[in-house]
Amino acid sequence: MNSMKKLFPYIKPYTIFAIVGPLLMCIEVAMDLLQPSLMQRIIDEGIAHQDNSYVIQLGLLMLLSAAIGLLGGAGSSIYASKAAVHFSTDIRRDLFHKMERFSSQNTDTFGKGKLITIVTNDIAAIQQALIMTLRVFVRGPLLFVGSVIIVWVTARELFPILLVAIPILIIFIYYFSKKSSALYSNVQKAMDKVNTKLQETLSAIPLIKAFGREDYEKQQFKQTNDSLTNHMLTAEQVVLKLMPMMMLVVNIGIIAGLWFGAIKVNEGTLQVGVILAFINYLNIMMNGLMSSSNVLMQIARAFPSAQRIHQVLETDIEIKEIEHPVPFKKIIGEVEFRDVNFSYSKNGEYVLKNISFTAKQGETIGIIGPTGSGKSTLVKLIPRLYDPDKGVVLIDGIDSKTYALKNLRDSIGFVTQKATLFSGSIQENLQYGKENSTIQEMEEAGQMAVASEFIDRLEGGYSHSLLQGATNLSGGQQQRLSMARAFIRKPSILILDDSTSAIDALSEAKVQQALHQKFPSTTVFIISSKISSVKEADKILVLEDGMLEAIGSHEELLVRSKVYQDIYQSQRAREASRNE
Ligand SMILES: Nc1ncnc2c1ncn2[C@@H]1O[C@H](COP(=O)(O)OP(=O)(O)OP(=O)(O)O)[C@@H](O)[C@H]1O
Repeated sequence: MNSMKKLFPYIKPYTIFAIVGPLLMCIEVAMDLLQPSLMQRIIDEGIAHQDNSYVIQLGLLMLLSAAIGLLGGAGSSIYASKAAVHFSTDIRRDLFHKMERFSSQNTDTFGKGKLITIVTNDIAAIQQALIMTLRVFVRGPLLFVGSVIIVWVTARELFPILLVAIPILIIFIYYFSKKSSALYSNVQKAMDKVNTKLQETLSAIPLIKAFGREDYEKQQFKQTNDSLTNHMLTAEQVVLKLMPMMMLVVNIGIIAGLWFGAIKVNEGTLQVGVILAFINYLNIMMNGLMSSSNVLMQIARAFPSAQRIHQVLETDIEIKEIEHPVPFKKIIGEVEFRDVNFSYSKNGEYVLKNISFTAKQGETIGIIGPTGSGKSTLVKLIPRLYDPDKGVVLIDGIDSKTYALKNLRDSIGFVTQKATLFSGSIQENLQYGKENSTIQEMEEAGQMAVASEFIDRLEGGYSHSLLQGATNLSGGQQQRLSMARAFIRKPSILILDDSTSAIDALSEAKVQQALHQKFPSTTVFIISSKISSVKEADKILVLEDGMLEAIGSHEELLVRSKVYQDIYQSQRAREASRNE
């Protein structure tokens, strides 16, 4: 309930729709309730006294009330859906904004599949619950209460039947609503799993084919899908059982009404029309209760959804901006790590241990070390994708946390290990690095990244469209383009995380030369597994098991660092065998 309440502010801008919708519904309900009374009068007064003009008059009144009810119902649907659709659109927008600010750790905690289910299914569930609440939740109780009052006033002799039927109906509804809430929560969890599996499979189709694992994946998907089917069936069946059970109670009520009614008619204390009206009102009442119970169930179903949505909206973003950052300043690019320790799991298992080094403005820092030694993690601390658990990262002599995140990140160009490009034109992808960059700037960056040669050959050049995941480019082309996207920012700090792994040695040398010439004052971090990529760096950090094993120039490390010597020897041996 609490999570549902927390979402209430989202309805505020649409209060008018949320008020007009139910008000119009009241008109429809009033007209619905009028009908059996009119019918009773037609039978007991018009037909019984053979007064044709009275019958026609009331018949026309019935038609008119039906038409007014129709208008009320249609208007109510329009306003209720407007309120609910805008309400969910705003929540979806805020969810997206929040997720966009998530740290990698935040995303890992939820899982991408669950996040997708939240933005799609869960939002749909609360939207549906709101529409139903605004329409049916007014209609149901009003029809119910209206019928009870009218039966009390017009057919009091039959009222005891309601006293027995109503509590039974209410117990059924309470029990089923409660049960369905728990069952739909299981449906959502199963849906998360389907989405996660789907996402994983879609991004790995070439791999699945290459390994011939289609059948295995089919089997895996079947398991996940079957589990969803089972949970859905269980939940739906529980809900569907309610209707016949309620019908049974109402039918028994009708039989009782006919039985007692017939006795009273024989005694001359009741008119036939009253029995008919009673049966009608009993049906209306059941419809009222039934639709209220549907809404209750929809709301019950929306509870877990609201909770999950609320959970995302309330998630504490791991990387926080300090309240009073230093005034916006141009960062020149001096980077210092002082006794930095970092752990992903936060259980004391450090991935980086006591890392200390300084990179002066304009220096090139190579980072090398065995796989999993912490190279990528180290550079991710510079733009504050993660914060150290102990120690401090200083940029231009001050703690990186004291900068406004935008100030800090705008000064950094980051080329990630896995080139990530967006669907859209090459131009749009480059402008992702620098908004409104000119074609000349794009060409310059393209040349630096040795990307222009392939871009110029593409149809449309910089306007050439990339498919999702840039699958219409080769791995090397993707890497060049993501480098150009970082270069176009003319950053003070440039991070190249193994970004030349799919690029030939000659092109890599060209990139490094261009960096020297065009970005002499940029501090460059180059992570690579190849000695040749870091050899020329001013300083090379050698990482081993999260620790800084050694630091120095290529020549110094060949003498001082055991790890560096091993890497060097193994690469030389490989080269020699290749040349044989
Ligand atoms: N998001 C994450 N959550 C938990 N652990 C992680 C995460 N990313 C990396 N790790 C762990 O941190 C350690 C260091 O990983 P990192 O990616 O920094 O190594 P690396 O030296 O860059 O490796 P490689 O050369 O293979 O890219 C590894 O043991 C890895 O399993």
